[in-house]
Amino acid sequence: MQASVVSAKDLCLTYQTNDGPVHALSDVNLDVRKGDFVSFIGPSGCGKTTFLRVIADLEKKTSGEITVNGMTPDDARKARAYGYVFQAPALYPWRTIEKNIALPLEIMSYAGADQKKRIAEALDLVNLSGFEKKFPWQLSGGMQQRASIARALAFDADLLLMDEPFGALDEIVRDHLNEELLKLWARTNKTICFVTHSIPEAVYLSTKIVVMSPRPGRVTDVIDSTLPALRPLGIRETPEFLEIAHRVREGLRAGHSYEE
Ligand SMILES: Nc1ncnc2c1ncn2[C@@H]1O[C@H](COP(=O)(O)OP(=O)(O)OP(=O)(O)O)[C@@H](O)[C@H]1O
Repeated sequence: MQASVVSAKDLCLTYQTNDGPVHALSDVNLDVRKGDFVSFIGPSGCGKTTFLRVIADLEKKTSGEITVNGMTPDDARKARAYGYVFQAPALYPWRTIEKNIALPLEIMSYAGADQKKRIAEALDLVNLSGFEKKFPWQLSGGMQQRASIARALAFDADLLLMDEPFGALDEIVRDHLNEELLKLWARTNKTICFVTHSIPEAVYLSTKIVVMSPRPGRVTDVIDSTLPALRPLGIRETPEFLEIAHRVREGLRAGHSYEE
């Protein structure tokens, strides 16, 4: 049995707002194991981003338990346990691609030569070698998102938190990046927590799919994928794929209330 990377037990988070409490996470129980690719899927407001932010120590739980690599989120953050990829690439326009990737390494005081080596390796992993001197605005949206993935990979954390990284891209680019991400995951053996709104994306990428539902934000189904590790895009036409997609859709439908 692989070690637990993220473990949540009866995890709750309530935001206090002027309109009263918002129950963003309610009794979430989940175990993410080393090497898992876990997707979080559910309608807007079901707490997907909040869950990633609790793992990253950007939000504090209200009650329950959460550990990251066996530590509190606070200790895990200090130990640089994760890389975070945001919805938008969030690159600094006045810095070149290599300088953007260098930023967390500068903050962590890596030596110059080590920075260079890590930047080259990260760019190679996302197939962007040769673009180090370009500015973000000289790259396409897909390439910018790959650069932001390289930035999250550069300090070699075992855990990658990705919040809808491909949501703003067209379908062809997204398909390509999905394939690339799977290859990268297989090569690096990282653990990935990935937020998405897309059923095909969740089923194609994941070893485990977490279906969530809003008001209060909760987990309604956890599906262990039966698909093989090697997944050409054509796998999306197979009966096994469609069966898992059907279960996700049913889970989403069950959690959705049309009265609200
Ligand atoms: N800082 C905050 N203060 C108050 N309420 C918040 C805050 N952040 C999120 N919420 C509320 O908590 C709930 C969960 O939000 P969250 O962003 O985690 O959902 P999500 O599933 O990621 O949604 P989306 O798919 O739209 O990104 C929502 O009702 C949201 O309005």
